[in-house]
Amino acid sequence: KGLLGKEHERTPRITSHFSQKERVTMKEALKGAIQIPTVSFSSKELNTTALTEFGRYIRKVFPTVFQTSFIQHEVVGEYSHLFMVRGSDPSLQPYMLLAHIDVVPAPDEGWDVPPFSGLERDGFIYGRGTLDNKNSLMAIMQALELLLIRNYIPRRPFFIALGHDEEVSGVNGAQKISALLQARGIQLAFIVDEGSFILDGFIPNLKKPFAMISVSEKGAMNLMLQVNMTPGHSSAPPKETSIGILSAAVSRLEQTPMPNMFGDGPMKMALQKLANEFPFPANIILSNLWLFRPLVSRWMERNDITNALVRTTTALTMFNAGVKVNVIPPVAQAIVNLRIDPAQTVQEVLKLAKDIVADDRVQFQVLDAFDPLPVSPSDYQALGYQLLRQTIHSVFPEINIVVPGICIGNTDSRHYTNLTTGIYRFNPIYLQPQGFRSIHGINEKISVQAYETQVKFIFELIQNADADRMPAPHLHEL
Ligand SMILES: CCCCCCCC/C=C\CCCCCCCC(=O)N[C@@H](CCCCN)C(=O)O
Ligand SMILES: [Zn+2]
Ligand SMILES: [Zn+2]
Repeated sequence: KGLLGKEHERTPRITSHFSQKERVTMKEALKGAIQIPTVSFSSKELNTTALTEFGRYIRKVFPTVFQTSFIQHEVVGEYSHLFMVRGSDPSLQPYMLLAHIDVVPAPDEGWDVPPFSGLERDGFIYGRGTLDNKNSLMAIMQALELLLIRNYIPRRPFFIALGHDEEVSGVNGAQKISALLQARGIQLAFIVDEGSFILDGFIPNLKKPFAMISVSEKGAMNLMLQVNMTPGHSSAPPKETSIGILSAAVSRLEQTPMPNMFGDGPMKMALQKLANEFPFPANIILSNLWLFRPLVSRWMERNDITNALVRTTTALTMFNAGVKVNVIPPVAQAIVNLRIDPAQTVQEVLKLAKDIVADDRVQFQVLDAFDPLPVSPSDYQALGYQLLRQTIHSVFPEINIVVPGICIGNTDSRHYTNLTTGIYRFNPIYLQPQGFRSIHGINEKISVQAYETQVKFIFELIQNADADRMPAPHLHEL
């Protein structure tokens, strides 16, 4: 039965116009969220005090969401939050909006303002989490709060899942929410999570920004390499020490890139869709990938970000060895963080890594790993993709190119493949390379205007999901 017996009844569309007072309230609410240091240091070290405080905070700033009779709220895994918005037409398949509460650590060094101050400077709100990912969390909740205040009753049911440990795996947040929904027999039409943006200035010669919706994400593997040697006095060292052997091994890994996999996946489709935006001769080259594929795959290797889109990347992230200045070290350990291209698997990459190192004295241990995520559909029947595309065109009328792509990082959405085949990673925000570097880096910030637009985007998306028909194709794309 629908809400209050009002099955299929609908509320009229509400324009996304926010009063001056509402605009101030929404930016202050974001600042307050940034000020709560919900840092995940490791899977065993979360700031649980801050996570508890965050739970209290969202109750305070989004009272209508918590008081609405057709919204059910529950806490999962102690600090994650799941909201079920029942919707007036239960025959429609629900969807889910995701965001995460936790952030990576942010020492003060290098920041123009303290990273947990949420200070506003020159129209920007600064702080850890302003792009990753309290902006999404607060925008989703804020848009729903504003819709409810305007008496909007969503027609299509939906869930909001706010994970508390995305930055360290999502096993206690997203994974538990996913298991809970599966146990309840829920299947979702689609999921929207973080992971890509409106990209501006990432590709040389491409002046126009374009929206990239990530339809897959790379796999990952943390690989520990270890060398054991007999310890001894440093005054009569052996020819090779554990440190020397391990250094040579990890250096070989760093110096030998994994194969370039640019081929038939989402990135090929993305470049073909972008072809006409490039000046001559790049437009011709990109329109004829059957001929110029080798050339384009080499061109993609030329900067770190586009390189990450065409191959498994190898990052040496930790190195430990030595116990004293005059002791030959008994053991040396390094950790290599690999991000696995959608065209490869964990097993293939592990074999490649062993072949590159080619030294039996080096032991390998896979600490954790998972394969790349399946590619979600982006055709005209793909509801989630088309709703995002439609909403991008209406909220950002200047953007006429929307392309499917891959996410080079990992997101909580990977825990939900049991509930849907339509997983879309997109943040409705302009991102330049400098902004990209601030994610997990210094001076992470969002403009007040960009945040308001993100709220507007969700406000529109929820209403678009309630429409009768599939979104019509955009003129540019016909
Ligand atoms: C031709 C197109 C050019 C495209 C340029 C792509 C630019 C990439 C833009 C944005 C990517 C941002 C990725 C943000 C999501 C990352 C989320 C994150 O940090 N996840 C962590 C999870 C850690 C989980 C513990 N194992 C991570 O990936 O490390
Ligand atoms: Zn994130
Ligand atoms: Zn992150």
